[in-house]
Amino acid sequence: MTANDDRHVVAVADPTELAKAAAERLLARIAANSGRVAICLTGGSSPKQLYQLLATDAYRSRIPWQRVHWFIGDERFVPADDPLNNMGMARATFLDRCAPATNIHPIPTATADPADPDRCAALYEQELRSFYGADTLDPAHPLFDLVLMGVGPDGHTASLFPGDPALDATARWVVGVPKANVEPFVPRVTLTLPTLASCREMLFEVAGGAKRAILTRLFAGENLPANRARSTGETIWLVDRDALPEDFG
Ligand SMILES: O=C(O)[C@H](O)[C@@H](O)[C@H](O)[C@H](O)COP(=O)(O)O
Repeated sequence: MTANDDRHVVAVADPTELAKAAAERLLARIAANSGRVAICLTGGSSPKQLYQLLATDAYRSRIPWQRVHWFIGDERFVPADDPLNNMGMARATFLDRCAPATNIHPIPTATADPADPDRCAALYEQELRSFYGADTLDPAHPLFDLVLMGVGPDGHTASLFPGDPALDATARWVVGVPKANVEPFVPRVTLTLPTLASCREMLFEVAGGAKRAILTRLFAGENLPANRARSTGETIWLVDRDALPEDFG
């Protein structure tokens, strides 16, 4: 890492250790806030093991479920029970068994019009604003305690894709993504960079040899969406041995 790089990379052995490290960080963020906690989850395969861990007795018993609220960083216009539904995956893996239903805040893509993703985005933006209690994000009072993130092979994160205008949205908290250069593509909704940044900690989870090439580009400083996602607090990259670039150090 260069000296002016404010992200912190934590290397772990494998996906099992990565999930444990992420779970401990999540618990620490909850413990650091004695009031209402807000956590923004992510989709993709990377967080699945963490979500499974949170549902086990050992972790479940350590979470004060009544005061933790769960949001999602991006969503696809697919039915709630589709495996590609990000909040659907989190619900099936742990939330529906552990969290009060009123503490789960899905982006309502399953019931919205895919031809108008911005309309659905505006609904979620309104939900976030009323949860936060203000229309302007104050760096002294982050929206989220923790934001989980993944990275795609093209350097996208959440549903912020290279070259997409959503990357430059500053006034909006949430935007529609009507198309992007990924196959197969379904319309999506994503939180914008300033909204994701409004957190005490942003935690990327990256595992597996297939991620090494994109991590090499990202850690070299290439201008890609995942490099533009930075927390106003801490930005941590949890990376397993197989994903870690060879010359990292
Ligand atoms: O809905 C999604 O798919 C995501 O929010 C997306 O940004 C994901 O985090 C990356 O594509 C990494 O996906 P994997 O974890 O499956 O590699």
